[in-house]
Amino acid sequence: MEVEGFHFDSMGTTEEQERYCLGGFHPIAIGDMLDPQAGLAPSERRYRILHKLGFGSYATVWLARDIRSGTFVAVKVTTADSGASEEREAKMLAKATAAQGDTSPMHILRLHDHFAIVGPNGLHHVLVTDVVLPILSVGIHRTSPDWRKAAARGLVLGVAQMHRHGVKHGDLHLGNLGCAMPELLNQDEDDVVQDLSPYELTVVLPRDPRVQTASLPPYVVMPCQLSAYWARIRSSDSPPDVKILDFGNAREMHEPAGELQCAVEACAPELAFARVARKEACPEWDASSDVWAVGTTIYEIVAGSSLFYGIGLADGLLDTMVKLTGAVPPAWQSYWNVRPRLQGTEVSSQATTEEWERRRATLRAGCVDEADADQLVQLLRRVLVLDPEKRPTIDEVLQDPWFQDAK
Ligand SMILES: Nc1ncnc2c1ncn2[C@@H]1O[C@H](COP(=O)(O)OP(=O)(O)OP(=O)(O)O)[C@@H](O)[C@H]1O
Repeated sequence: MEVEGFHFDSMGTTEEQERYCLGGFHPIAIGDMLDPQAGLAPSERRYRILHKLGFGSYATVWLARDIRSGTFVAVKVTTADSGASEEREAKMLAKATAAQGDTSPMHILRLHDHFAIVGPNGLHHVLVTDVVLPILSVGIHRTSPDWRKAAARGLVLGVAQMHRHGVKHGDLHLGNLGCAMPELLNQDEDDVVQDLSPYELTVVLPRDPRVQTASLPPYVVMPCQLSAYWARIRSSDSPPDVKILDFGNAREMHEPAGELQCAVEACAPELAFARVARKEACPEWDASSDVWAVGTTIYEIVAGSSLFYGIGLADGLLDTMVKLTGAVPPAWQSYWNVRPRLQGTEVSSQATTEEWERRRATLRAGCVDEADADQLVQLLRRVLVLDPEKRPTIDEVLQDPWFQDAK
């Protein structure tokens, strides 16, 4: 996946061994036990590591058994140098899912526990959440139009929930969506361990023995094939129960922005412009930037490919945004007039209509019928407007006719 900053998709790879150093990842081996309370003997600790779920730039994520409740959980162990931001992630997740009389099904990853552990590489925050199947491993191209619409609606419901609770996400894209795995609840631990893909371990054996310190794990683990396992245990083809994850960028509504690391394919125009034209590392953004990202992510769920596929932040993104909307915002005009433009960027309503006809043809395969595709294009054109103030709120998006027959 092409992403600005340091995101990447962890399926089929492992983290770099060099990241196990002071300030980096916490060394973990299969069978390790973690607990919020320091000083307990391993056998008394609460969370038992069973397999690897994935890794990102700031964390390794593990499948674990909560010995106390008997459930399976995801345990995200952050790098030691990501302290404040990962503490914020737990705080924002808790705030975004705060019940406050909200009885509707939650479309945000549930945080069960949050604590810190100290290891050879420093202090690490640990977030214990539900296990979900990353939507990227579902194989969207094999799903039905109904499934895609239900997934899109789950995303919108989740964003509406967090906005209602005063949280903006800042990094919504397909890679940060997962599907609940309720079937996992009833599985036996022995069966899970046996049925998940066999462990693929790479022994960590540096050439220089002096480097073989406690900072290093005994081996690095390839993430398990959760999708293949889920395909075996899932009970029906029921619509997906989508959960939004990764609240590492999230802020309270009134909080100023921090250093932003959003995915290029979901980066709102006001952010793209601030970063490309004004070279701002921390541009301001608000709930309407999330709404833009919802639009691009819905496009990707239904079309099966990104709206901005193959386009870089400083390399055609602004041109494509203008092409899709047919107007250069007044604030962009002086920059627009002097910058070299992508070949074929024509600003006219005719060019925009033709562009959306092309996009509609791509979306059609993921829609039930022609009318459904027409309605979706209308929704996307309403959401994907360059002026953030003219974008609908997430509650208005939820009321859009396209969602009215969602399963
Ligand atoms: N609750 C979960 N259940 C299953 N897998 C998960 C869960 N949380 C994370 N993962 C897996 O671990 C990977 C890394 O997690 P995450 O994206 O939260 O880490 P990060 O370091 O914050 O990432 P980034 O580099 O995007 O900032 C995800 O891409 C996903 O494959």
